[in-house]
Amino acid sequence: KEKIEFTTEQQALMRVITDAYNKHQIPQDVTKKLLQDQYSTEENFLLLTEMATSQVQVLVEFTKNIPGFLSLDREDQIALLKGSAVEAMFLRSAQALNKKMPIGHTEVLEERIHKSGISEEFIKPMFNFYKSIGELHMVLEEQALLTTITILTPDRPYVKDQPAVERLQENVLDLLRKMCVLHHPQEPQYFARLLGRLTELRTLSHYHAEMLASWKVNNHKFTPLLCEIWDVQ
Ligand SMILES: O=C1N(Cc2ccc(-c3nnn[nH]3)cc2)c2ccc(Br)cc2C12CCN(S(=O)(=O)c1cccs1)CC2
Repeated sequence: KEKIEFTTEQQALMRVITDAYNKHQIPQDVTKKLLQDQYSTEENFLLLTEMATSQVQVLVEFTKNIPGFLSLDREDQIALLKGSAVEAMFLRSAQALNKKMPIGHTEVLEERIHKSGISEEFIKPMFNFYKSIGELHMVLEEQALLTTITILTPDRPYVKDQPAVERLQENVLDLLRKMCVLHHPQEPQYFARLLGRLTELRTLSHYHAEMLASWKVNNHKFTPLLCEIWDVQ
């Protein structure tokens, strides 16, 4: 049985990232609205838009707490945020929807997504991802680290100093690998399975880009923040 040792730096990194992940959550009033009475397709879409806007705000605040992020080149900070916004939002949303909720809440939320005008071709991979995240039973630290790894992806478009991002991401990958051995000692492949989800996230973000184009055509309105981060004109 491998003895897992964390360096002092790794313990500090784990604490900062987990605290930040816990601190920045979607306000209850926004999620509560999703649970209220029946809405039309348009109203559901608007609610999901409101949620997504909240998710982006939470993402920006969380990212600012990632050790080393604010020391990166400012334009690279923007490139990392824009490049990871959709993936981080889907990861965060899947993790949130997999949380234990009062009886019937999860079904109501799932129904809302089904009845929001999102086309079936996108709904299917989205729900597959959501269920595959649920099956992993990630502990909170793993969720926070995986979200951080998504944000610190060096090969996003327009990132100039990729080695600087790689160095930050490598520290978090090392930490996640150890956390996986610690929390899932019976599953030596668990760490690899987590990283496999990141590949699925990239596919989802390609679907999302296509959906944006079709939503634009159907004249769906987005908030200024979403237009900014999703490059919607
Ligand atoms: O809204 C979603 N939800 C519901 C949701 C999201 C967050 C929380 C939550 N609670 N606490 N913290 N977060 C709860 C439920 C959800 C759940 C799982 C996956 Br996979 C994905 C999603 C989306 C993400 C955004 N898209 S979107 O396509 O970008 C789009 C934008 C505008 C209109 S449609 C829709 C699906």
